[in-house]
Amino acid sequence: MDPIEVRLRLTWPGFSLELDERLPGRGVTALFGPSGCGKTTLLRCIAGLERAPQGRLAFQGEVWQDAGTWVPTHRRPLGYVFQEPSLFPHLTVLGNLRFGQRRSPAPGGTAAPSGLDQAVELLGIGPLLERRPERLSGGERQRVGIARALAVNPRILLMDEPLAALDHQRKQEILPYLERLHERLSIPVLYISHAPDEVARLADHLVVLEAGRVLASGPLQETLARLDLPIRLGEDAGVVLEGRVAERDQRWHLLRVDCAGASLWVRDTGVAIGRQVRVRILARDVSVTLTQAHASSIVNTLPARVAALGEDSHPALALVRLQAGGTNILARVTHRSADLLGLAPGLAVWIQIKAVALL
Ligand SMILES: Nc1ncnc2c1ncn2[C@@H]1O[C@H](COP(=O)(O)OP(=O)(O)OP(=O)(O)O)[C@@H](O)[C@H]1O
Repeated sequence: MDPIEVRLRLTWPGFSLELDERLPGRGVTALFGPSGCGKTTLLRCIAGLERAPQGRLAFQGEVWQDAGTWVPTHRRPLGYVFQEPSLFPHLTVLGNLRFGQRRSPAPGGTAAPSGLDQAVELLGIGPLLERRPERLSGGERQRVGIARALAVNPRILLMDEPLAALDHQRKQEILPYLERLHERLSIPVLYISHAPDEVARLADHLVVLEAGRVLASGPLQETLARLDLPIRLGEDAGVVLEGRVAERDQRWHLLRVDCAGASLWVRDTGVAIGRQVRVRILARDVSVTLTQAHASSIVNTLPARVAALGEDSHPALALVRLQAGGTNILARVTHRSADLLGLAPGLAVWIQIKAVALL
């Protein structure tokens, strides 16, 4: 799938955005970074809601903006999901979905009903269609907001912190629907999030922004394993691995997940054997030993090799990138321990992983 070309230059008092990126034409790309770094501005420029005076935007070969071209928002085949869905209170859910379709007919024709049906099915809102927005929970309203964006058959979905306005419980309710979109939608999704756990769960590609510039951009797993980013991620620094559920230990309520080069035991959450899953390992939960510790409460120990060492957010701390088979794992250790163990690239070690989260 052709990538999305984004070259933008925009200056406001106290802020400038300058980037030149090719974003993947499929999967979920997370736009991540601190408040005010320009995530929403970038998404609004892509949507045509903001116009960077200098720029070029091309979506899968179609130019939306360059020196002589400006395609207005309603002609760009996109769906936009805001933090708050702002539904019309006097219309039912179905009325809101149809209104969205009338406002933004699919380019080249009228709105396709199939988009609406598929959106209703994907977001599980069939039973809500006759309800008025005031009788929906926050999570249901946002599911309707996402369905409304999908009902126009967009070729790209832009989501600006769709879970930010929801409490923890509602977020947990809606995340499985977002995962379903991830599995079933063939269109690319640009997804702004502040929450590293959401990014770990949903993203395929990660763009880290800082002060209007791209600090890092690449496949999720590789990018999270870089040693220069964890400083920004703080306590959330860590890696995400893809694997398959290979074994269920009924006695101890554990599941074995086989990732490239590493088998890990995680708490049994009832996931079926054979399922493709993601697991997340935080750097602070990983420790390093020179020999395998047999008398330890830690279930997951792996042989590995030190790949690189880097600085962390505090002068007492170091980050170590380790390779276990083909898999990168990050560990946060003190400089004192690194020195005591003689950690250096190439050294064979054992890693102990205190906690592995099944996402
Ligand atoms: N229309 C505007 N005119 C001038 N400055 C603006 C305008 N819109 C946003 N800004 C400024 O541009 C910067 C980037 O804002 P933006 O909303 O893109 O950041 P963000 O990364 O999405 O932040 P958050 O995570 O808090 O939503 C901020 O400093 C903001 O105050």
